[in-house]
Amino acid sequence: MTISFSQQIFNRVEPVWQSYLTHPFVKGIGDGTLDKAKFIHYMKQDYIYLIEYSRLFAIGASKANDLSTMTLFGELLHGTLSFEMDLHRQYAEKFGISAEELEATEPSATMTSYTSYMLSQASLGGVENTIAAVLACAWSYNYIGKALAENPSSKEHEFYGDWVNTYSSSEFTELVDKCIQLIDQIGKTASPETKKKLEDIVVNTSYYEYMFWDMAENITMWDVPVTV
Ligand SMILES: Cc1ncc(CN)c(N)n1
Repeated sequence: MTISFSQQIFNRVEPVWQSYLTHPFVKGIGDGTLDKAKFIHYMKQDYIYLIEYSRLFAIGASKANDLSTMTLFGELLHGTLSFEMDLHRQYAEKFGISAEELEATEPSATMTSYTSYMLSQASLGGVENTIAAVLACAWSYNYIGKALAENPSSKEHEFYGDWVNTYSSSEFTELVDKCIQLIDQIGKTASPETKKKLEDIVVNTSYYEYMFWDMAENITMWDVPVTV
């Protein structure tokens, strides 16, 4: 029996994604015990991450070979800049942090490295590279959101509930499903070499996702003894 390209990719990254569910930062969102200082660091780094992530969709739209793919990247761009980043702006407001302050966040090493990798992969190849670079980000957040949402108290938590509800929502799931459909469509005609290259992009971005959780948990910026 042949499996879809997305299933083949999922089988490869599943152990990495499972490790997110036992990561202290993700567990802390799920059970509501996460230290707010760690969440603030995450939220600020993630806000500037999402700005770079949005550029990725613009690259995807420019490289699209058909209107439906261009429309998908347009939807992802709009959804990120409005729906997803609104979540961060709302959280920031609770801490008295303005949207301008969020945007002026100094980038950490992990955020810089991760977004640089995604953008370089997207720039180097065609539309297939862009969707491969997007996949772990979109799909693994939905995977985490749905897993946490299985516990009703996570969804109802007065502070972290909004995070869980956003990433497990039907709107977010629909966008992720469209990304999965696009990678499956690409997988139908791609050569084994191309598929291996795309799979490697998803594996590497999955590793970066883990590093991002770690950066948030440990409130790290740059691993050097002095700052200038
Ligand atoms: C680091 C990261 N990866 C993915 C997502 C989900 N768009 C996010 N907000 N941040």
